[in-house]
Amino acid sequence: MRKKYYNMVEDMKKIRVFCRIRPVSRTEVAQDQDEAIVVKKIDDFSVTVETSRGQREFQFDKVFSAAASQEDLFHDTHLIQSALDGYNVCIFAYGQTGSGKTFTMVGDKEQKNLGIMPRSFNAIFDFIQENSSKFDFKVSAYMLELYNDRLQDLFVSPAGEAHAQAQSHGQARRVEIKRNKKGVVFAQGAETKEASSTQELYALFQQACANRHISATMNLESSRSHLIVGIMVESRNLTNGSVSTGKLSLVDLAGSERAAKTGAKDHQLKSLQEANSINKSLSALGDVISALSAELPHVPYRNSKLTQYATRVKAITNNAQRNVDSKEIAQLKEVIMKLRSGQTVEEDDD
Ligand SMILES: Nc1ncnc2c1ncn2[C@@H]1O[C@H](COP(=O)(O)OP(=O)(O)OP(=O)(O)O)[C@@H](O)[C@H]1O
Repeated sequence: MRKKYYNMVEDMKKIRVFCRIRPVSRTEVAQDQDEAIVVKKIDDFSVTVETSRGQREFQFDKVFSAAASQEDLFHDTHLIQSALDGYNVCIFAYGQTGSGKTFTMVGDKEQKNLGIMPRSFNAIFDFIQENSSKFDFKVSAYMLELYNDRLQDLFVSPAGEAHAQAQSHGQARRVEIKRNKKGVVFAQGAETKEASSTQELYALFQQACANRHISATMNLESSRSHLIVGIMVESRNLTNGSVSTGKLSLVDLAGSERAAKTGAKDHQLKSLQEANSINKSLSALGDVISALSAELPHVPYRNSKLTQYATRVKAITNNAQRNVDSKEIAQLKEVIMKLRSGQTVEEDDD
């Protein structure tokens, strides 16, 4: 495909949805393997799901079977390149509790199967190393969690937060979603830290994870908040001095589940509040995705903090599209049509 069209084609597609089927767990196998498997991969683009109303088929941009490795998944998302080219990219995992979101985005506890986040940190610095003779790079990050409809800066530990509150007479430090004059949404009050290697970025990430909320009930591994990792990569061309900034947002959403399932009496109220807040924001996210997919004129971003965050991605996408003239759009549409119908598009390194 023409290289210069790659990002634009991806940009016009706006949203790509992948489905990953998690392997059955030992407990599920012990119950009844045939009954346990409710999702079946039909081909690379479709699955069938056993529902109470019979079997239903769903289509995706790509389907990964239970045998797919973390490497397969990371390789096929190949959006890191776009972020490094100055685009805004967001990758998030959505699904029920226990469906494998954290495994996919972060990895396993033993760090033997690294997920998309640590693999992205690696890929960013590998790219920087390969291109250091042509560009000067600056990498910075913020890490937030959205818990009970409140944005929390994960670079600030709960102890640090308590200290700051004491200093400011009980006033909690606030991270707010704001929009600047250009319509770009940003997280005001969130600390941004620089990293100059994969190790430094990973250390920041581990520090952030240690400050996260976990389940008030259910299993202790369950995420009860949405984790938002924003990585900005600024590159300055050493030949002509031009500067571009790309951003990679990586999000591990909290699991959706029925509040009634979340048990343990002592924590019942907290648990209900968590579940309601999670389900409310996920439902708002679902509405935004439906509106974007149907290309509706109004996208309800403002209904939750989670979706307000997404307006940044959308605002940049609009700007990028405005910069493409109508002739190029016609050419791009032609490229997309060809790709969709399985035709190859000529190579050109412009
Ligand atoms: N593709 C996979 N291969 C092997 N094990 C997996 C895979 N996906 C998930 N698991 C395992 O299944 C369990 C649940 O996965 P995980 O914690 O990622 O779910 P989750 O969707 O993030 O849940 P929650 O919303 O409650 O945080 C974990 O023990 C995880 O290691």
